[in-house]
Amino acid sequence: MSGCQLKQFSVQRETQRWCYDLQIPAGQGIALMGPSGCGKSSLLEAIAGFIPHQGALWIAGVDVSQQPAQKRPVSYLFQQQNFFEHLTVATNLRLGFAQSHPTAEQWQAVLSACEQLEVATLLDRRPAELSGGQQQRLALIRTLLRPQPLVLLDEPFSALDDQLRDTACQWVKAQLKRQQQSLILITHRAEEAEQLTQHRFSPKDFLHTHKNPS
Ligand SMILES: Nc1ncnc2c1ncn2[C@@H]1O[C@H](COP(=O)(O)OP(=O)(O)OP(=O)(O)O)[C@@H](O)[C@H]1O
Repeated sequence: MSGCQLKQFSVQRETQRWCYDLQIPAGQGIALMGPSGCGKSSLLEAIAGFIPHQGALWIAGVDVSQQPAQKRPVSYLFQQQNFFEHLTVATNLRLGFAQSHPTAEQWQAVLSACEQLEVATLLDRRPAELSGGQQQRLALIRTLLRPQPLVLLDEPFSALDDQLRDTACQWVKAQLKRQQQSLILITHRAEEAEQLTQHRFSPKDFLHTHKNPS
C-alpha cells in the first residue's frame, strides 16, 4: 500500500507512552498540534528512527520498523536546519540527493523552487551568511525535493513573515501533490494545518501515562 501506516506504534519517554494507529494516504497529510511537551517531536523522532519505538511502521508498502534511521525513506526538517556550515548553500542542497548528485531534472526543480521562494541569489553563500527565514526556505527546498515518500516537517514556517509563509505553504502543497508524498506537520497555526493537511490531532489523545511503582 502507498502512503504511510502506523499500527500499534508506541513511543516511550520515561513514564509517558503514546500508542498510535494512523493511516496517511500518499499525497495527504496530518498535523500534530497541542501544547509544549505533549509529544509532537517525539512522534517524528520515532518515525524517523532516532528514538526507539514498538509496533509497525509501513511506508510506501514496506514495513520499515526494523530499519535504522539512515535507511528509512523519510525526509525530515528539524526546527534547526542542520546545514553544513563550511559548505555553500548549493552544495548543501545537492547533499539531499543520492550520492549528492541530483539528476539534471532534479537540479532544475531545485533552481525553480529557489526562484519561487526568493532565495535563488543565495546559492553561493555559506549558511552563516543567511537570515533565519532564508535558511528556513532553503531547508524546506532541500527537504521537499528529496524523493522520499514520507515528509516530516517540524514548525517549517516559523521564521517567515505572512506573505512568505503563504508562498512557502502553497509551494509545499504543490510539491506534495506532484510527488504524491505523505506529510506529518508540527504546527501551532491552524491556518497552516488546514492548508496542508486533511486531519489534525494532539498526541495528548494517544497518551497512556504510567505511574511509577511506589
Ligand atoms: N531526550 C529526552 N529524554 C527524556 N524525555 C524527553 C526527551 N525529550 C523530550 N522528553 C519529554 O517527552 C515529552 C514530550 O516531548 P516532545 O519534545 O515530544 O514534546 P513537543 O510536543 O514536541 O514539545 P514542544 O512543542 O515544546 O517542542 C515531554 O514530557 C518531554 O519532557
